[in-house]
Amino acid sequence: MSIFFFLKLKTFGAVEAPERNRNCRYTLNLALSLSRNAMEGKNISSDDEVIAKMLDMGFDYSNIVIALRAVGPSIDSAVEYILNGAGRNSCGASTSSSSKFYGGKALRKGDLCLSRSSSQVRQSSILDHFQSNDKTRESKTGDVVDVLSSSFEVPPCNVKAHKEPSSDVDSDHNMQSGLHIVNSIEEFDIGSGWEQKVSSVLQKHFGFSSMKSFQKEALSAWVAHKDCFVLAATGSGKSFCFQIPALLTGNVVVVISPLISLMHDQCLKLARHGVSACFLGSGQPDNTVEQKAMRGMYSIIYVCPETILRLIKPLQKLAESRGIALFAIDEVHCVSKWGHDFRPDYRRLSALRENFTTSRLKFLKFDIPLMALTATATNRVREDILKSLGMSKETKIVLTSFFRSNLRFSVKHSRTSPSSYEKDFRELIRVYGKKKKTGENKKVFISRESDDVSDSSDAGGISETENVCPSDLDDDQVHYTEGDISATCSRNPDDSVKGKELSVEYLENDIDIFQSVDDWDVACGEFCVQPQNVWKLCDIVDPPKRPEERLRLRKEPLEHGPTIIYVPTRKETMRIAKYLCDFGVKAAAYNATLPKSHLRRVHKEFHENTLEVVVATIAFGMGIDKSNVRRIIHYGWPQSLEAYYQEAGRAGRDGKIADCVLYANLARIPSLLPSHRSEDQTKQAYVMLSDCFRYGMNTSCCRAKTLVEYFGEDFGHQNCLLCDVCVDGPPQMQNLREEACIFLQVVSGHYGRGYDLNCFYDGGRRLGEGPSLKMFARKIREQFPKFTTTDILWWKGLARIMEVKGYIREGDDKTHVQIKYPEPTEMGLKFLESVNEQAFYVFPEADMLLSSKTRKSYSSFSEWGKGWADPEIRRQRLETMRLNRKPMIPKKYRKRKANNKIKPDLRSSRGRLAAKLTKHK
Ligand SMILES: Nc1ncnc2c1ncn2[C@@H]1O[C@H](COP(=O)(O)OP(=O)(O)OP(=O)(O)O)[C@@H](O)[C@H]1O
Ligand SMILES: [Mg+2]
Repeated sequence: MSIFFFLKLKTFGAVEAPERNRNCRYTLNLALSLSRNAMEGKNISSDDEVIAKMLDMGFDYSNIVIALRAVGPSIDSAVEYILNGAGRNSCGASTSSSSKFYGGKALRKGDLCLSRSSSQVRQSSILDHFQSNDKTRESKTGDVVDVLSSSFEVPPCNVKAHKEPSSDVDSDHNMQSGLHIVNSIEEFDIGSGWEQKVSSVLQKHFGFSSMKSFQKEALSAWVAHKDCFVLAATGSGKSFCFQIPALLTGNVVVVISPLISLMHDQCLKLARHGVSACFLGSGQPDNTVEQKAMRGMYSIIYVCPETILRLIKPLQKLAESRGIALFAIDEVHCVSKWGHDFRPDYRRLSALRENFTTSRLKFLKFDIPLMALTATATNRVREDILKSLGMSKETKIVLTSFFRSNLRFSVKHSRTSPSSYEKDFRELIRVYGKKKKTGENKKVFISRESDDVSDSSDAGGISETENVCPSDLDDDQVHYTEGDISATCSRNPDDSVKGKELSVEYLENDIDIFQSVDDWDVACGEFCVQPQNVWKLCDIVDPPKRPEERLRLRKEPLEHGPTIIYVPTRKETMRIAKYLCDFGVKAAAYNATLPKSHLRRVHKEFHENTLEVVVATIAFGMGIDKSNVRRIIHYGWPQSLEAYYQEAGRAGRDGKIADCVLYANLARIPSLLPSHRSEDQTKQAYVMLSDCFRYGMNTSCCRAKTLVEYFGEDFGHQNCLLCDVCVDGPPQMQNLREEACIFLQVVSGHYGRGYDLNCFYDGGRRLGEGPSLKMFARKIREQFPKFTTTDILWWKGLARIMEVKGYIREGDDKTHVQIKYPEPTEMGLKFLESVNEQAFYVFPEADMLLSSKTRKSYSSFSEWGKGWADPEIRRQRLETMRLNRKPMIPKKYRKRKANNKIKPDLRSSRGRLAAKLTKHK
C-alpha cells in the first residue's frame, strides 16, 4: 500500500477495511474527475501539453516527468500513477512502490507529490482534500498526532467535557508548517491573535493577504459565539465568513444553500484549495457521502434546507463527536416571503436554533452560532429573517454598502423582441462578432427549433399601448417540449450524463421560475420593524471610487470580458443565443430545461473565457462568481429590484468598470411570471414588480442611488456620476399644472363633489366601481380638444407622479404595477381647489417622454370618426395632407430649375404648369 494511502487510511482511524478501500477509490475518483474536468473537450496528445496541464493542476514537475515516462502522454494515467504510486491502478498500491516513488519520504508533507508553493495553490487541491485531514500536528506533549483522528478522538472544545485549549497548535512552528487547525473556538477572543491566524489561513488556502473588514466583523461575532447576519454586496466574499471557522477549528461548518449547482461549485472550489467539503441533498449521487459527513469526514458540509431538517439527530451526534463550529445559512433572503426568491423550507430552519442550544444539548458550552448571509435584503426582509430563524437578540449585524462604484447602470427602451435585436445587439456584435452573418462555422449551442420562433411579443408598439398589460412574455416557461431540448444538444454527442461522480453536474434542483409557495403564514405588519439605526453600515466592501475617478470612467470603453444577458423566458434564451451565434458571437443559451451536460459545458466555457455571451434565465443564478464579467444585460423587465441587483452585481467583480443595462419596453406595464402564489404573495410580488417598473420609469434620480436606497441604505454620495441619468442629465422640468388640474377635475368629477373620501376604506373597498385610468384618459380627450392626441401612456406617467405626490390613490384593493383605478385624495382635492395658480413643475417620466416623442397613428383614435367638425382633428388632417402631398413639379424640372439651366417648356402642359407654379412662388 502506498505510503500516502497508508497515511490517509490511518487518519480515518476507526474506518473498517472495506470502507478504507471505498475511501481510497473515492480519493482517486475525485482526483481523476478533476483531471478529467480539466481536460474535458481537449485531445491531449503531446507530452508538453500534458505537462502543462498537470502543472496547472498543481502537480510537481519532476513527478509529472516520472509519471509520463512510465505511462506515456495520458493525463488520466499520469494522475493515477502519481496518486497510486508506480502506476498502480488500485488504491492498494504497495508501500514499496510508493517508497520508491517518493524516495521513502512520503510521510513528510513537503515531499508528497503535490507541491505546496503558493504559485501552485491549485496543486494542493486534489490531495489536500485529504491532507487537510492527514495533517499531523504536535500535541502538548510533543507527540505527533493525527489531526483528523484527534478530532474524532479528542472531543472538540465547545463540548463541556473538554475545556482545555491546546495552545501548542497555535505555535509559530505550526503556523509555519501550514497547520492552523486549533481545537477550540474558545481560544479565540478579539485581540488574542485570531485575526493573524485567519490571515495566514487565507494566505495558505486561498492566496489572499488579508481579510476584508466586513469578514473580520463577521468572524469576530463567531469568535464571540454570537449569531451574525451578514448583508454584503454580491461578490464581496461572504463565503469566507463561514469557510474560515472550519479551517480554524477543525470542527465542521454546516452551510445551508438553496441550489445544488451552487453547492457543487463551492465544493469543487474548496477541494481545489485544499479544504474537504461535500454536499448533501437530492443531487448527491453517492449515498455514502451523507454517512461519512455525519461521521465528521468533511470540514464543510453543504446541505439544502429540505435535507437538513431530516438530519437534525445525526447532526446533534456530530456536534458531540467532531463538533460543529457554525451553521451558515447562505442566500438567506430565501427565508423571507418579502424577498425575491422565497423557499418555504428555508422558513423551517428555525429548527437549527431550537435544536443546537446548550439547553437542548448538555455537552455544549454555548449555542452553536448561526450566520445568515445574503447580498439582497430590504429592511423588511431582514427583520423577517431574524424573526423567522429565531436568531438571538444579540445577533451581530454586519452590513456593507450596497454601492458598487464601478457599475454603470442604464435603462433603454426596447420592444425586447426580435424586431429590436438588430438595434439592441449591434454593439455586442461589434465587440464580439468575428464575421458577417454566414450561418457557417457558427458555434451552435441552441436549438434549430428556435429558427421558426415567431415574434409573438412584437404586437404592442407604442401606439398600441392602450390595452395595458399584454405580457412581454410569449411564455413557454412550462411547456418546453422534450423535442426542443434534445435538438439543443444534437451537436454534442458526449451529452449523455455519465456515471455518477462527484464532479458531474447536478442541477436538477435549480429553478428558473419562482418557486411555488403555499405557506404564506405571516400577515402583513405582524412584525415590528426595528429602529433604522440597528442597521448601521459597519463597513464597505471596497472603498467606492472617488468622484474624479468616476467622472473619468463614465465614458471609458469596457475592457474585454464576457457578457450575461438575462431574459424572462426560456424561448428567448434560445432565440437570442442563436441570433448572436449567427453573427459570429460565441454565445450559448442557458435555462433549466436544457440538458445538464450542456449547462455544465456553458459553466465551464464561461469560466474559461471561451464563451463570450451567455443568454440565460434566472437559472444562471446565485453564486456565479467570475471576476471579469463586463456586461450584464437584462432584456425584459426583471421581477424585482432585488433580483435585478443581485444579477447585475455579477458584473465587474474585479473592480473594473462594467455595464449593467436594462432593456425594457417602457411602453408596456410588465407582468408577473406565472407561478403559484397565494393572494398575499401576489400582492407582494406586484409591489416588487412595481418598484422595478418605477426604477425603469425614473428619469431624474441617479440609478445607483435609487437602488442603494431601495435596500434601505443612506446613499451618502450625491450621485454615482456613471449611470445614464448622471451622464445624460435629467430631462427638462415641465410645469404640468394645467394637465394635473384637468386630470384631477375629471377624476373627482366622476365621484361628485363632497363625496366621502373615507367610504372606500370602510371594511374594504368598493371593488370595480371606479372607472379605470384608461376611461379617464378617454374622457379628457373628449372634453379637452387640446389633449386629443395625448397618449394614455402620458397620462399613466402623470398619474404615477400624482400618486407619489399624494393627490390620487389606487381605488382597487388589488395591487397593480401601476395605478389603475385612480381616486382623488383629500390632498388632491385641496390642490384642485387652491386658488393660487401654483406651478406644478415635475420631471416627465420615461413613458411620458416616449409618448411625446412618438407620433400617434390617427387611426387609433376612436374620435377620428367625428371627422372635419372637430377642430383638432381637422388641424391634424390638414397637417397630414400637407406632409403627404406629392411634389407637383417633376423631379427633373426641379433639379434643372435649381441649376438654372433649363426653362420650363411652355409648349407642353407640364411645362406650363411648372412655369405657373414658379411664378406663384
Ligand atoms: N479577503 C479577500 N481578499 C481578496 N479576495 C477575496 C477575499 N474574500 C473573498 N475574495 C474573493 O471574492 C470573490 C467572491 O467571493 P464569494 O463567492 O464568497 O462572494 P459572495 O459575497 O458570496 O458573492 P455572491 O453574493 O454572489 O454569493 C471570490 O473570488 C473570492 O476569492
Ligand atoms: Mg455567496
